[in-house]
Amino acid sequence: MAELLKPRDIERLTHAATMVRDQAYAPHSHFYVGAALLMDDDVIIVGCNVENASYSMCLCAERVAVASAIAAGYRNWRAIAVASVGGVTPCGACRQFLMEFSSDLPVIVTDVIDGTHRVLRLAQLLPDAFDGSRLPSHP
Ligand SMILES: O=c1ccn([C@H]2C[C@H](O)[C@@H](CO)O2)c(=O)[nH]1
Ligand SMILES: [Zn+2]
Repeated sequence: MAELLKPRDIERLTHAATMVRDQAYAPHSHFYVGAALLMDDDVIIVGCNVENASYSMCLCAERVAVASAIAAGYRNWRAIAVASVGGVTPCGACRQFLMEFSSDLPVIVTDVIDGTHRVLRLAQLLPDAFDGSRLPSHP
């Protein structure tokens, strides 16, 4: 993931994450999150959190975006943006889910209140990660 993210990429991605946040289904927590993935071909795929009365079934925005990207035929993306009040970083489960596809993805977290963002790295958020290379069947 040596490729540099251009300011324009960051702007497009944070905008998409902020827009899709409006679609979040979060009647239980009232914590609305949007996520957006930037593909190698510059297409953006989005996701929002989807909650359930059975709380443990709640889906985070990041994992919805990844599942949507996979369903659209993508395997590689250049960055993810996550938009929320306070600019939270992805939860542990989402860090692991993202690690399946890219070990050092740029993670842009944006605070929808003041519009500021931070650019982090997945390897920084999930150091010493477990991945498929540890499995005996790995090529
Ligand atoms: O990075 C995060 C953190 C939380 N949530 C969602 C899960 C749940 O619906 C709500 C409260 O945890 O926010 C996300 O989608 N992404
Ligand atoms: Zn999560």
